[in-house]
Amino acid sequence: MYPLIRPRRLRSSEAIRSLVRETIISPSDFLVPLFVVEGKGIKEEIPSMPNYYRLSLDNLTKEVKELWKMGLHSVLLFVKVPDSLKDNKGSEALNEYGLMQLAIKTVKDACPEILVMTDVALDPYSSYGHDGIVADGQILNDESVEVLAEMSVSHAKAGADFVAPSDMMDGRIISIREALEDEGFLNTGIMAYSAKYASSFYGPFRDALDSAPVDIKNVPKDKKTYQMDYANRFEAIRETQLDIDEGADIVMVKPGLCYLDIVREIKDEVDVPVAVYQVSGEYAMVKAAAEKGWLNHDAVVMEQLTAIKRAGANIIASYFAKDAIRILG
Ligand SMILES: NCC(=O)CCC(=O)O
Ligand SMILES: [Mg+2]
Repeated sequence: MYPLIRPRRLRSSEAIRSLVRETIISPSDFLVPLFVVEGKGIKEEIPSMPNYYRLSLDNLTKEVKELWKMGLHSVLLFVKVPDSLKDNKGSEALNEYGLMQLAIKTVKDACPEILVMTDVALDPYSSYGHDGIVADGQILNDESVEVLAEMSVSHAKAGADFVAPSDMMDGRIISIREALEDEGFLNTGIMAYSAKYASSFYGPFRDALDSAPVDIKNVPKDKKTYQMDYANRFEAIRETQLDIDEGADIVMVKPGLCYLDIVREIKDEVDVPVAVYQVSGEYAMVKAAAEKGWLNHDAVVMEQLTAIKRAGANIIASYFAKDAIRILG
Protein backbone atom coordinates (compact mmCIF):
# COMPACT_ATOMS: atom_id res chain seq x y z
CA MET A 1 0.00 0.00 0.00
CA TYR A 2 1.10 3.56 -0.63
CA PRO A 3 -0.54 6.89 0.07
CA LEU A 4 -2.71 7.79 -2.91
CA ILE A 5 -1.92 11.44 -2.45
CA ARG A 6 1.45 12.70 -1.30
CA PRO A 7 1.20 16.46 -0.57
CA ARG A 8 4.92 16.47 0.17
CA ARG A 9 5.65 16.30 -3.59
CA LEU A 10 4.69 19.97 -3.79
CA ARG A 11 7.22 20.80 -1.07
CA SER A 12 10.20 18.82 -2.28
CA SER A 13 12.34 21.73 -3.55
CA GLU A 14 12.37 25.51 -3.35
CA ALA A 15 11.55 25.59 -7.08
CA ILE A 16 8.29 23.66 -6.67
CA ARG A 17 7.46 25.46 -3.42
CA SER A 18 7.77 28.82 -5.12
CA LEU A 19 5.78 27.57 -8.12
CA VAL A 20 2.77 26.68 -5.96
CA ARG A 21 3.11 29.43 -3.33
CA GLU A 22 -0.26 31.07 -2.69
CA THR A 23 0.79 34.32 -1.03
CA ILE A 24 3.62 36.57 -2.25
CA ILE A 25 4.77 39.74 -0.52
CA SER A 26 5.72 42.55 -2.88
CA PRO A 27 6.69 46.23 -2.51
CA SER A 28 3.24 47.36 -3.66
CA ASP A 29 1.64 45.74 -0.59
CA PHE A 30 3.08 48.36 1.73
CA LEU A 31 2.00 51.62 3.21
CA VAL A 32 4.98 53.14 5.04
CA PRO A 33 4.27 55.07 8.27
CA LEU A 34 6.51 58.12 8.71
CA PHE A 35 6.99 60.24 11.84
CA VAL A 36 7.69 63.93 11.27
CA VAL A 37 9.12 66.47 13.75
CA GLU A 38 9.87 70.17 13.68
CA GLY A 39 13.44 71.34 13.20
CA LYS A 40 16.31 70.77 10.78
CA GLY A 41 18.71 67.91 10.27
CA ILE A 42 16.81 65.73 12.73
CA LYS A 43 16.78 61.96 12.45
CA GLU A 44 16.17 60.66 15.96
CA GLU A 45 15.75 57.00 16.68
CA ILE A 46 12.63 56.11 18.69
CA PRO A 47 13.95 54.25 21.76
CA SER A 48 11.20 51.60 21.78
CA MET A 49 11.33 51.23 17.97
CA PRO A 50 14.94 50.35 17.04
CA ASN A 51 15.96 51.52 13.56
CA TYR A 52 12.83 53.68 13.20
CA TYR A 53 13.14 57.47 13.26
CA ARG A 54 11.47 60.80 13.69
CA LEU A 55 12.44 63.00 10.74
CA SER A 56 12.52 66.73 10.19
CA LEU A 57 11.23 67.95 6.83
CA ASP A 58 14.67 68.00 5.15
CA ASN A 59 15.26 64.37 6.10
CA LEU A 60 11.68 63.52 5.12
CA THR A 61 12.59 64.60 1.59
CA LYS A 62 15.56 62.20 1.56
CA GLU A 63 13.51 59.38 3.04
CA VAL A 64 10.66 59.49 0.54
CA LYS A 65 13.09 59.64 -2.39
CA GLU A 66 14.76 56.52 -1.02
CA LEU A 67 11.41 54.79 -0.47
CA TRP A 68 10.34 55.61 -4.00
CA LYS A 69 13.51 54.06 -5.44
CA MET A 70 12.92 50.94 -3.37
CA GLY A 71 9.46 50.55 -4.90
CA LEU A 72 7.64 51.78 -1.79
CA HIS A 73 5.16 54.22 -3.30
CA SER A 74 2.68 54.95 -0.49
CA VAL A 75 3.26 56.70 2.83
CA LEU A 76 1.16 57.42 5.90
CA LEU A 77 2.17 60.61 7.71
CA PHE A 78 2.13 61.25 11.47
CA VAL A 79 3.43 64.35 13.22
CA LYS A 80 4.95 64.97 16.63
CA VAL A 81 3.68 68.31 17.84
CA PRO A 82 5.42 70.27 20.64
CA ASP A 83 3.42 70.46 23.89
CA SER A 84 3.23 74.25 23.56
CA LEU A 85 0.99 73.84 20.48
CA LYS A 86 -1.41 71.36 22.06
CA ASP A 87 -4.87 72.14 23.41
CA ASN A 88 -8.10 70.28 24.11
CA LYS A 89 -9.58 70.99 20.67
CA GLY A 90 -6.45 70.21 18.67
CA SER A 91 -6.55 73.72 17.14
CA GLU A 92 -3.06 73.36 15.68
CA ALA A 93 -4.34 70.53 13.47
CA LEU A 94 -6.11 73.16 11.35
CA ASN A 95 -3.08 75.42 10.89
CA GLU A 96 -2.52 75.81 7.17
CA TYR A 97 1.21 76.09 7.90
CA GLY A 98 1.23 73.37 10.56
CA LEU A 99 3.70 70.52 10.54
CA MET A 100 1.36 68.03 8.85
CA GLN A 101 0.40 70.47 6.11
CA LEU A 102 4.09 71.26 5.48
CA ALA A 103 4.97 67.56 5.56
CA ILE A 104 2.37 66.77 2.89
CA LYS A 105 3.79 69.50 0.63
CA THR A 106 7.36 68.38 1.34
CA VAL A 107 6.60 64.80 0.32
CA LYS A 108 4.73 65.86 -2.82
CA ASP A 109 7.56 68.22 -3.82
CA ALA A 110 10.15 65.48 -3.33
CA CYS A 111 8.15 62.81 -5.07
CA PRO A 112 5.06 64.04 -6.95
CA GLU A 113 3.75 60.58 -7.78
CA ILE A 114 3.99 59.10 -4.30
CA LEU A 115 0.65 58.38 -2.61
CA VAL A 116 0.25 60.46 0.53
CA MET A 117 -2.12 59.38 3.26
CA THR A 118 -2.45 61.42 6.44
CA ASP A 119 -3.39 60.55 9.98
CA VAL A 120 -6.58 62.28 11.02
CA ALA A 121 -7.10 62.27 14.79
CA LEU A 122 -6.71 64.73 17.61
CA ASP A 123 -4.29 62.78 19.81
CA PRO A 124 -0.99 64.24 18.52
CA TYR A 125 -2.52 67.73 18.97
CA SER A 126 -4.48 67.11 22.16
CA SER A 127 -3.17 68.39 25.50
CA TYR A 128 -4.92 65.37 27.02
CA GLY A 129 -3.62 62.78 24.53
CA HIS A 130 -7.10 61.79 23.36
CA ASP A 131 -8.50 61.35 19.88
CA GLY A 132 -11.35 63.71 20.68
CA ILE A 133 -12.31 66.71 22.77
CA VAL A 134 -12.50 65.97 26.50
CA ALA A 135 -15.28 67.41 28.72
CA ASP A 136 -16.41 66.23 32.16
CA GLY A 137 -14.44 63.02 31.95
CA GLN A 138 -15.97 62.14 28.56
CA ILE A 139 -14.74 62.20 24.97
CA LEU A 140 -17.26 64.29 23.03
CA ASN A 141 -18.24 62.57 19.79
CA ASP A 142 -19.99 65.07 17.53
CA GLU A 143 -17.87 68.06 18.50
CA SER A 144 -14.74 66.02 17.78
CA VAL A 145 -16.11 64.90 14.41
CA GLU A 146 -16.48 68.55 13.36
CA VAL A 147 -12.76 69.12 13.97
CA LEU A 148 -11.85 65.89 12.15
CA ALA A 149 -13.83 66.99 9.10
CA GLU A 150 -12.08 70.39 9.05
CA MET A 151 -8.73 68.69 9.56
CA SER A 152 -9.39 66.40 6.60
CA VAL A 153 -10.18 69.36 4.35
CA SER A 154 -7.00 71.07 5.52
CA HIS A 155 -4.95 67.98 4.59
CA ALA A 156 -6.68 67.75 1.22
CA LYS A 157 -5.88 71.41 0.54
CA ALA A 158 -2.22 70.72 1.34
CA GLY A 159 -2.23 67.90 -1.23
CA ALA A 160 -3.08 64.68 0.62
CA ASP A 161 -4.39 61.92 -1.64
CA PHE A 162 -6.14 60.05 1.17
CA VAL A 163 -7.09 61.00 4.68
CA ALA A 164 -6.95 58.24 7.26
CA PRO A 165 -9.17 58.90 10.28
CA SER A 166 -7.81 56.80 13.15
CA ASP A 167 -10.02 58.14 15.92
CA MET A 168 -13.05 55.77 16.06
CA MET A 169 -15.62 58.54 16.67
CA ASP A 170 -19.07 57.54 15.38
CA GLY A 171 -20.22 59.12 12.13
CA ARG A 172 -16.91 60.74 11.23
CA ILE A 173 -16.65 59.09 7.82
CA ILE A 174 -19.86 60.64 6.47
CA SER A 175 -18.96 64.02 7.96
CA ILE A 176 -15.49 63.91 6.41
CA ARG A 177 -16.90 62.75 3.04
CA GLU A 178 -19.43 65.57 3.00
CA ALA A 179 -16.85 68.18 4.00
CA LEU A 180 -14.47 66.99 1.26
CA GLU A 181 -17.24 67.02 -1.37
CA ASP A 182 -18.40 70.49 -0.28
CA GLU A 183 -14.89 71.83 -0.77
CA GLY A 184 -14.50 70.18 -4.18
CA PHE A 185 -12.14 67.38 -3.11
CA LEU A 186 -14.07 64.72 -4.99
CA ASN A 187 -11.01 62.57 -5.55
CA THR A 188 -9.57 62.67 -2.05
CA GLY A 189 -10.03 59.19 -0.63
CA ILE A 190 -10.80 57.99 2.87
CA MET A 191 -9.04 55.06 4.48
CA ALA A 192 -11.08 54.41 7.63
CA TYR A 193 -9.62 52.78 10.69
CA SER A 194 -12.86 50.81 11.05
CA ALA A 195 -11.99 48.04 13.51
CA LYS A 196 -9.40 49.70 15.69
CA TYR A 197 -9.06 47.90 18.98
CA ALA A 198 -8.12 49.38 22.36
CA SER A 199 -4.78 47.61 22.34
CA SER A 200 -1.70 47.66 24.53
CA PHE A 201 0.43 47.16 21.41
CA TYR A 202 0.37 50.92 20.66
CA GLY A 203 2.81 51.78 23.46
CA PRO A 204 5.94 52.50 21.38
CA PHE A 205 3.93 54.66 18.94
CA ARG A 206 2.78 56.85 21.82
CA ASP A 207 6.44 57.24 22.81
CA ALA A 208 7.26 58.19 19.24
CA LEU A 209 4.68 60.98 19.14
CA ASP A 210 4.41 61.70 22.87
CA SER A 211 0.66 61.21 22.45
CA ALA A 212 -0.42 58.96 25.32
CA PRO A 213 -3.45 59.97 27.43
CA VAL A 214 -2.29 62.16 30.30
CA ASP A 215 -2.78 61.26 33.95
CA ILE A 216 -5.00 64.13 35.09
CA LYS A 217 -8.22 63.98 37.12
CA ASN A 218 -11.35 63.87 34.95
CA VAL A 219 -9.44 62.74 31.87
CA PRO A 220 -10.07 59.11 30.84
CA LYS A 221 -6.91 57.04 31.37
CA ASP A 222 -7.45 54.90 28.30
CA LYS A 223 -9.28 54.90 24.97
CA LYS A 224 -11.78 52.16 25.74
CA THR A 225 -14.86 54.35 25.27
CA TYR A 226 -14.06 54.76 21.58
CA GLN A 227 -11.63 52.05 20.46
CA MET A 228 -13.04 48.52 20.34
CA ASP A 229 -13.00 45.86 23.02
CA TYR A 230 -10.56 43.17 21.90
CA ALA A 231 -13.02 40.49 22.95
CA ASN A 232 -15.41 41.46 20.15
CA ARG A 233 -15.83 40.09 16.67
CA PHE A 234 -19.33 40.84 15.33
CA GLU A 235 -18.91 44.47 16.32
CA ALA A 236 -15.91 44.71 13.97
CA ILE A 237 -18.08 43.74 11.02
CA ARG A 238 -20.73 46.24 12.03
CA GLU A 239 -18.20 49.06 12.46
CA THR A 240 -16.66 48.26 9.08
CA GLN A 241 -20.01 48.06 7.29
CA LEU A 242 -21.01 51.42 8.77
CA ASP A 243 -17.81 53.06 7.50
CA ILE A 244 -18.37 51.64 4.03
CA ASP A 245 -21.98 52.87 4.03
CA GLU A 246 -20.71 56.31 5.09
CA GLY A 247 -18.26 56.46 2.17
CA ALA A 248 -14.97 54.83 3.16
CA ASP A 249 -12.87 53.77 0.16
CA ILE A 250 -10.57 51.51 2.18
CA VAL A 251 -11.21 49.98 5.60
CA MET A 252 -8.66 48.97 8.19
CA VAL A 253 -8.17 46.48 10.96
CA LYS A 254 -5.68 47.37 13.69
CA PRO A 255 -3.48 45.90 15.22
CA GLY A 256 -2.37 43.06 12.94
CA LEU A 257 -1.21 39.73 14.24
CA CYS A 258 -3.63 39.27 17.16
CA TYR A 259 -6.56 40.23 14.90
CA LEU A 260 -6.08 38.11 11.79
CA ASP A 261 -9.35 36.27 12.47
CA ILE A 262 -11.09 39.66 12.20
CA VAL A 263 -9.18 40.47 9.00
CA ARG A 264 -10.39 37.26 7.38
CA GLU A 265 -13.99 37.77 8.44
CA ILE A 266 -14.05 41.33 7.18
CA LYS A 267 -12.34 40.35 3.92
CA ASP A 268 -15.01 37.71 3.31
CA GLU A 269 -17.78 40.17 4.17
CA VAL A 270 -16.91 43.37 2.29
CA ASP A 271 -15.92 44.33 -1.24
CA VAL A 272 -13.60 47.27 -0.60
CA PRO A 273 -9.83 46.94 -0.08
CA VAL A 274 -8.85 45.93 3.44
CA ALA A 275 -5.78 47.40 5.11
CA VAL A 276 -4.05 45.99 8.17
CA TYR A 277 -1.84 48.01 10.49
CA GLN A 278 1.00 45.98 11.98
CA VAL A 279 1.55 48.29 14.92
CA SER A 280 4.50 49.58 16.90
CA GLY A 281 4.30 46.99 19.68
CA GLU A 282 4.39 44.19 17.13
CA TYR A 283 7.49 45.78 15.62
CA ALA A 284 9.15 46.29 19.01
CA MET A 285 8.58 42.67 20.08
CA VAL A 286 10.33 41.27 17.03
CA LYS A 287 13.22 43.73 17.29
CA ALA A 288 13.73 43.00 21.00
CA ALA A 289 13.65 39.22 20.63
CA ALA A 290 15.99 39.38 17.63
CA GLU A 291 18.41 41.65 19.51
CA LYS A 292 18.62 39.01 22.22
CA GLY A 293 19.27 36.37 19.60
CA TRP A 294 16.06 34.55 20.51
CA LEU A 295 14.41 34.82 17.08
CA ASN A 296 15.67 35.04 13.51
CA HIS A 297 14.64 38.59 12.64
CA ASP A 298 14.30 38.32 8.86
CA ALA A 299 12.54 34.96 8.94
CA VAL A 300 10.01 36.09 11.53
CA VAL A 301 9.35 39.38 9.70
CA MET A 302 8.49 37.58 6.46
CA GLU A 303 6.39 34.96 8.26
CA GLN A 304 4.33 37.64 9.97
CA LEU A 305 3.87 39.80 6.86
CA THR A 306 2.88 36.77 4.79
CA ALA A 307 0.37 35.72 7.47
CA ILE A 308 -1.19 39.19 7.40
CA LYS A 309 -1.57 39.06 3.63
CA ARG A 310 -2.78 35.45 3.69
CA ALA A 311 -5.49 36.50 6.18
CA GLY A 312 -6.84 38.90 3.56
CA ALA A 313 -4.94 42.18 3.78
CA ASN A 314 -4.70 44.08 0.49
CA ILE A 315 -2.56 46.75 2.11
CA ILE A 316 -0.12 46.40 4.99
CA ALA A 317 0.88 49.45 7.00
CA SER A 318 4.16 48.32 8.52
CA TYR A 319 7.36 49.62 10.06
CA PHE A 320 9.02 46.57 8.48
CA ALA A 321 8.41 47.75 4.89
CA LYS A 322 12.07 48.62 4.22
CA ASP A 323 13.26 45.47 5.99
CA ALA A 324 10.93 43.43 3.79
CA ILE A 325 12.32 44.96 0.60
CA ARG A 326 15.87 44.23 1.76
CA ILE A 327 14.93 40.64 2.64
CA LEU A 328 13.12 40.10 -0.67
CA GLY A 329 16.40 41.21 -2.31
N1 LIG B 1 -3.11 55.99 14.96
C1 LIG B 1 -1.91 55.23 15.13
C2 LIG B 1 -1.88 54.48 16.42
O1 LIG B 1 -2.78 54.64 17.21
C3 LIG B 1 -0.80 53.50 16.82
C4 LIG B 1 -0.05 52.82 15.76
C5 LIG B 1 1.09 51.97 16.28
O2 LIG B 1 1.13 51.56 17.45
O3 LIG B 1 1.97 51.67 15.46
MG1 LIG C 1 -16.99 53.49 13.71
